Amino acid sequence: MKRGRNNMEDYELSDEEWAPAEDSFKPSRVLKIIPPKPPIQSYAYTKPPSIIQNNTNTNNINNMSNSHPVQIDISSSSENLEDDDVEVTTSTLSGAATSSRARRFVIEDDDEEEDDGNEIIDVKSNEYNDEVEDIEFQDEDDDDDVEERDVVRKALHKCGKISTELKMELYGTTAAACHRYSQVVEASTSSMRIVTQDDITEAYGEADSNFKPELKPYQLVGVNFLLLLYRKKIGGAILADEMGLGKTIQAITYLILLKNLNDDPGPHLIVCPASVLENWERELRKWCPSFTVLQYHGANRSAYIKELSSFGKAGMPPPFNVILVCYSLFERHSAQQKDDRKVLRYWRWSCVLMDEAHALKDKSSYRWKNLMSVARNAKQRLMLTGTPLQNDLQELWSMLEFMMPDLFETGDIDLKKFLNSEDKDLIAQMKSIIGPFILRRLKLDVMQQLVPKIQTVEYVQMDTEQDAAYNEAIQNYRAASQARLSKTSEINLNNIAAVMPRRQISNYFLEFRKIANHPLLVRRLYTDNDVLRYAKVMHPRGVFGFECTLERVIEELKSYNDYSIHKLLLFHGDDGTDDVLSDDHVFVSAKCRALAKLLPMLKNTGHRVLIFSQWTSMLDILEWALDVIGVTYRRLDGSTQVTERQNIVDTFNKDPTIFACLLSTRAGGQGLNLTGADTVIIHDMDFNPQIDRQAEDRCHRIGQTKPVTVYRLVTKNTVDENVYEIAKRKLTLDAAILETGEEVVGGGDMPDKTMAQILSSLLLV
Ligand SMILES: Nc1ncnc2c1ncn2[C@@H]1O[C@H](COP(=O)(O)OP(=O)(O)OP(=O)(O)O)[C@@H](O)[C@H]1O
Repeated sequence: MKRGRNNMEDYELSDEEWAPAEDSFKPSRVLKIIPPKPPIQSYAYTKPPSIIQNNTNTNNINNMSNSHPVQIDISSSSENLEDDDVEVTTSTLSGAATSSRARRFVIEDDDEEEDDGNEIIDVKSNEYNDEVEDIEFQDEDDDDDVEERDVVRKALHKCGKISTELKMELYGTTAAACHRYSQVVEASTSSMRIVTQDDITEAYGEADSNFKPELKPYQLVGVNFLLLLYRKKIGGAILADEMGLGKTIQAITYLILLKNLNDDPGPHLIVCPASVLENWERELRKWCPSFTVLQYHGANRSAYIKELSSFGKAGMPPPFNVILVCYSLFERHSAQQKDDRKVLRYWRWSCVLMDEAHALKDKSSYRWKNLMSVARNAKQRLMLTGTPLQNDLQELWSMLEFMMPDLFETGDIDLKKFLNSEDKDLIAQMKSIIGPFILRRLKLDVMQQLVPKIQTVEYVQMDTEQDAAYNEAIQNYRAASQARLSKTSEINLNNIAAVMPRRQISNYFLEFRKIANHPLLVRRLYTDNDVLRYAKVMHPRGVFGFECTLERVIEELKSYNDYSIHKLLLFHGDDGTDDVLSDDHVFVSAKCRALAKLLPMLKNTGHRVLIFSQWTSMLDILEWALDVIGVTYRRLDGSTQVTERQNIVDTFNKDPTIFACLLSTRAGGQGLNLTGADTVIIHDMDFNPQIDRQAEDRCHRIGQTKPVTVYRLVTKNTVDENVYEIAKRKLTLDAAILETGEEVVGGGDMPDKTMAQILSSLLLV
């Protein structure tokens, strides 16, 4: 073992948690328009007053030598609108995205009786074939381009016509009235009022409930919006209110009203992330006890599948009003999941409701296609999301296509070519067109009484050891790049992507990110010789199973990081392998040292904290840090049993003696109500700022009584700073298309630092 301070392997991550970040930490394999503003917009166009306040309060980390709190101004539009999504960039640079031709295969389900039950899998050609095809079809490509652009243009045109008609229907012809409506927060002032609070109370009364829910005025507007689209036979809608404004309650009330006013008791299909399944069931039972609700997940599935199949085969209506399922049911191709989906295709759904619907941002995903095969015939596809625009216009289009496939269907064409996030005309046009189908309200527009949210960035400085680890990694990368550059005539330090494969670029980038977060996330302290020694001890003891060869064990251990090996030694290392690390190793990271100062201070001043990380391996280290710091906590990530998640949420909210909750950003960042906390720490930021926004709003929502402070930890002089810059730029795009409605200024200020470009810049230093 290398000299240094003595001291994870990632536990198996759930697919749900890691699907969007497959390039990230690997789990162990063995261990387991702004030309004239559109007259009507159904979402708020007002620029939100800044919710950011100066962080001059005493809550800042005292005596933190290198901390320079900086305010993030989310509403700021001084940055450009470039889309820097890593995937986009790398594929563009490699040329793979433009040249790849997806081949479509239709794989039939086992169900011989049903044609519409086919599931679609896209198999991308490999890189070599792509190149060949590109050369062969180059001429055609030009024609293809024109034809494909036409498909997009026609879709927008078709939608524009319906949109105009709908605007007339919805808001009348006078622009003045329309303009007022765009800011309507009270249903009583709206020309499109269908129901009032009294109607709702009556509906709930008929539902024989003792519970008499009172909707907030803007929620009443939301319910009327949904009813109106239903009456106009519009097949889809997006309710995109900011997180925590009660989309769930609006959707449930809408379903009750469909039953009471339109004699439509369903069946409805509700699809949501695993973490909020229990919450949905609870809210449905509380708000509409007259509905029969079936949770179709986990062990419950096998108990219900036979009965449901027999209902379906007999052509009978289903024995429920609402069935609740998880997105994961549409993600895999196991026999069980195919059977599950087959059952869901027996009935024509009235409403297919998708919570956290940004999950459908990728139309080439199994999830999108398989869910579409179930939802296509529904009367309505209703999408709930607090963050409708995640990365780019293409993703927004994927959602629009899901919502109204007949209008937005574009087949297999590569939308990336035509949906340029910097095309302001296009953004304006899309905004105008989609206006009547999306209702979005911001917290500050509708809930002046909501507590403030204070944003703080804490820049932390690496110490010698972490700095050495980071520089070592940079030097290795530079040496590898120089070796590649020397073999090619392409000497362009500004474009490392020309000489380095995409995968390798992302591996290097990931390694830098890991070290910037915690050096124990790479293997550096434990040498190859150590690994060999441990393998020889562990192999005969069957630690990895008795069928595993010594070579395989060595290979496996070599892929472990320092923390994983430390942990393995803790469990199994009593035979001369007592090289476990000491507690002070946990504070080798600048972020953990910052937490050691921040957390006790927060605790002593009566605050409670949510700590988010993207990686379960980092959460493991954070658990260690919290144990050493001596604070109580709970943890929720993708590996937490679905049935256990709501318990953790309830316990944390009810028990003030639990100081912190550690959450993985993917599994714990969406849908949960964690108003027991008033402080959020984003340990490591996501490239996609919406993911972090979702996380922040777990406690900044209805029910929160204290001001909420959000800390973002950024390690100075590392790629962490680049990730933060990229995230800020993406927020600007979101503001441009969905919220402020203002033109984005200063478009060229920020250099286009993509992942490859960031790495290129590291060569130039
Ligand atoms: N009219 C209301 N009366 C009482 N409680 C309400 C009302 N509307 C919402 N709530 C409560 O506010 C909290 C937030 O609501 P909900 O979870 O539906 O928000 P959301 O918009 O779906 O958030 P997210 O986008 O984060 O999922 C919940 O606890 C909910 O019960």
